Amino acid sequence: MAGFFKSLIQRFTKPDIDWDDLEAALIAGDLGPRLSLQIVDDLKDQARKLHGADIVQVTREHIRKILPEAPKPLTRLEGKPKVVLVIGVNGTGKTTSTAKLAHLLHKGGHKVVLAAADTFRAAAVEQLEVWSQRLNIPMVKGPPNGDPASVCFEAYDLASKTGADFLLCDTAGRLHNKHNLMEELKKIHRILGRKDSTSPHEVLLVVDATTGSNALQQAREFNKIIPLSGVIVTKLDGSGKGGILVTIQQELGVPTRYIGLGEKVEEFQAFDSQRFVEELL
Ligand SMILES: Nc1nc2c(ncn2[C@@H]2O[C@H](COP(=O)(O)OP(=O)(O)OP(=O)(O)O)[C@@H](O)[C@H]2O)c(=O)[nH]1
Repeated sequence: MAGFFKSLIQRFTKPDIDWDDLEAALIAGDLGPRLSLQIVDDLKDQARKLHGADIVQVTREHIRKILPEAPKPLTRLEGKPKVVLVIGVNGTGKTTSTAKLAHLLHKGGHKVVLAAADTFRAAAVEQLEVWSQRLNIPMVKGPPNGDPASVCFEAYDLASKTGADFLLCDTAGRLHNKHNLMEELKKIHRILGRKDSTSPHEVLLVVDATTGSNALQQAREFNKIIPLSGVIVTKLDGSGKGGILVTIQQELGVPTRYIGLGEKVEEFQAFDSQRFVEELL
């Protein structure tokens, strides 16, 4: 992802900057039209002759102002499991991210239970099961095409009975414009609320950084159905430029909580905005 911005800076080191070109380049970096225009306006306002380093500095300051300073990793609750619902459109990396998050929490000394509530895709259940066995983390699953809400319901009981710190619920991929699937998601949400009225405590939307502005649209639509408490941005190791997480924060106020940097279970980390800005620029 850093490569994109590096080449951007190299292109704008000459004194006669083409502002439209710069704005287009920032948008291409998934920073969104609003933020890109703000950055360009800010640069134009500055009387001094700009060169590449200034552009980096101004862009960095803008991004810093938007992103929260402190990382917001998941923390446990006292006396009950913290319920985390993992949602998103198809193929963004929900199952992989759920397994990675389970691994990270487990490594941090927490007790985790997994709910394989993607009953639609048998491979997703198998995939999560492999991780659950490998990581030695209990998992609850249902029959193929069974009711995902009842899988979460049962998994909650197991998590509660065994004194787990976290219950992570992987859900099926769904397009935000498919009414029935979104209703199903609301049902999962509602059912979890019956076990503990404050549950789910976290709703994390998984977005694929390589899909650019589609990810913003997904966040917007899912957030209307169920308020999101955070985003997991995957595939930042690929062609994803990372700017999208800044745009989601700016447009919707939803922070990025974790980032995926590869297919391996360790290639996942709590989002740290300071580090992100340094690496991005
Ligand atoms: N390079 C890279 N690949 C990733 C990352 N996260 C997930 N993937 C890959 O993306 C593909 C889809 O991941 P899944 O976890 O199956 O996606 P999903 O959202 O659960 O899929 P559905 O259940 O079909 O919606 C897999 O090949 C993963 O290995 C990442 O951070 N980087």
